[in-house]
Amino acid sequence: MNEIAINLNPKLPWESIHEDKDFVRSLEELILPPYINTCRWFAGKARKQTLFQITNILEIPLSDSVAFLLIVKVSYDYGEPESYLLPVSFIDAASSNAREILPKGIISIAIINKKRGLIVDAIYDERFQQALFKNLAHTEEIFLKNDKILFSRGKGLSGEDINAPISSRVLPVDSSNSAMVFGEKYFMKLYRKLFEETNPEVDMVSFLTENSDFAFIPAFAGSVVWKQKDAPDITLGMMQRMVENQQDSWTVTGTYVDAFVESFTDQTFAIKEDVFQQVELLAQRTAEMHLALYSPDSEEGFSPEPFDEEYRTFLYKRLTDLLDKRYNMLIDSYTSITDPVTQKLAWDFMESRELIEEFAREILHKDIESLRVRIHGDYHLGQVLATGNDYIIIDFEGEPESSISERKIKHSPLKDAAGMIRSYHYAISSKMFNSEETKELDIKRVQTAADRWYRLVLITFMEKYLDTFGKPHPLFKNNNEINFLMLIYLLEKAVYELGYEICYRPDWVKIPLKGIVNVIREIEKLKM
Ligand SMILES: Nc1ncnc2c1ncn2[C@@H]1O[C@H](COP(=O)(O)OP(=O)(O)O)[C@@H](O)[C@H]1O
Ligand SMILES: O=P(O)(O)O[C@H]1O[C@H](CO)[C@@H](O[C@H]2O[C@H](CO)[C@@H](O)[C@H](O)[C@H]2O)[C@H](O)[C@H]1O
Repeated sequence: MNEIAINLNPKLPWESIHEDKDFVRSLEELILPPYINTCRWFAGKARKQTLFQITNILEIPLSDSVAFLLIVKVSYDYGEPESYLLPVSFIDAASSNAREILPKGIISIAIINKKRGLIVDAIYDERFQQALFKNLAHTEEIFLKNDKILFSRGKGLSGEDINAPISSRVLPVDSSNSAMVFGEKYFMKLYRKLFEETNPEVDMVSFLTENSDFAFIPAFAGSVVWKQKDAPDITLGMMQRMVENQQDSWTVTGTYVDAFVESFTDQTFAIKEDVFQQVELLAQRTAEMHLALYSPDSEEGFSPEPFDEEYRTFLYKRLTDLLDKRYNMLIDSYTSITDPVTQKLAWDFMESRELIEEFAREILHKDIESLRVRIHGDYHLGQVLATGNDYIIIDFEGEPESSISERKIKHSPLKDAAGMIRSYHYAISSKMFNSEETKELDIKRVQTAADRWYRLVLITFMEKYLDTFGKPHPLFKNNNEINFLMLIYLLEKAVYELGYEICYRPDWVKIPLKGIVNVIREIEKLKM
């Protein structure tokens, strides 16, 4: 926390503080750089930051004061600048509110207009939470000098909650955005890294809620959009129904795999019937989500499209760019790989470069009549909440590494299916290779058992997934196209993951490498 002597004009109350240039400069130069670097949602920590600039200050009235939405532009020594949303409010140190603010929400202690208090991240200030909910419930518009903030209510907000008092709190989950919970009934996400254009998550969730009867996402309850006069809209937040979940599916699958590992160490290959039922249920919900997104009569943003030249070129370029980057990363980190199994997999990948590139080129001219639609885009077990007897799909923001326009590109829904298949591969591999129980066992036997588990789950998922569409369906022309596209998307995902693991979890590098080698073996079979 910063304690600084802020040189303020004492005549200015907090409500007019944005007009005080010295104060704004103090924030930009002294207070925000160290504070923002402590925040989990700030993605620029690893790069050298050259400038913090408050580009906009948007005022939100509170019951007894105001909060300001600061738009903070961060520039780096390389790469594009990024804009972040930081809402701030001032709390009198003597008030009971001040004692409830978590240390990570305190930006600075300050004396403003002779009053000592805290400048806080306003998501921790109950007055701000309440203002957000009320504005949204009443579809308010806040008019600013040139712009406005538009609060829209979605179908998911019940009429009975519009005027009734509602409790509010910050959800204690640290991730790339921030979340607040209202009345234990609504989940509101405040986006931190801002993008010009409507956030794809709002597009997707509102489309599914308003235009389909797919019930396995939390219903859309509203959005907060900053509408600028001569610039694109920027989504600041979104509210959905709150899901009472026990765990996410990554955790649930982990418990199944634990039981499997235990049986394996007793020389038994045992998968409970329940596991297959759960995999089938998730496959069915995934297919139902894609059926809801297949909407031939809808507006352009959601109508199906063919595998045209533009998309083929995009897909080919993305895959080959990723391959180039990952080969370079692997060469740079090769000497640090000491595990012989990982080394062997890395060699297989390096030696197969030509084969992979030749296979990737097929994207450009192979006959593909299957269609493309909007998809989840970052689909893995961690994005599915388990409610006990069913699944709810969340986090439609798309792939973290992609730009917003890339995230809105339509793909074959098999890209999501491949994401989930990769996730099952991770689930079995991470336990089989990293658990105490299997440490002393013959690695080849462990690998064979992991492969068998994976293949059974893959077949179970894919059969149920495709069956749910009924045949024929315009999204999948024939088995030949399904098999080709699955291999392309599995390859793309595993190659992406290789970079993620080299950077974040070097011990897990062998998992995506094995995923890549599995695809290589399939390509070889096709050539035989
Ligand atoms: N509608 C919801 N109801 C209850 N919890 C939710 C809901 N949506 C997300 N969560 C919880 O919040 C966490 C972060 O949500 P997510 O959408 O993944 O946010 P981020 O964009 O920050 O990654 C999830 O892992 C989940 O635990
Ligand atoms: O959920 P995020 O959007 O932050 O995705 C990133 O982190 C994921 C890990 O949390 C990573 O997912 C990979 O590991 C998962 C297990 O931890 C596994 O289930 C996924 O299949 C695998 O891709 C994701 O790749 C990365 O973008």
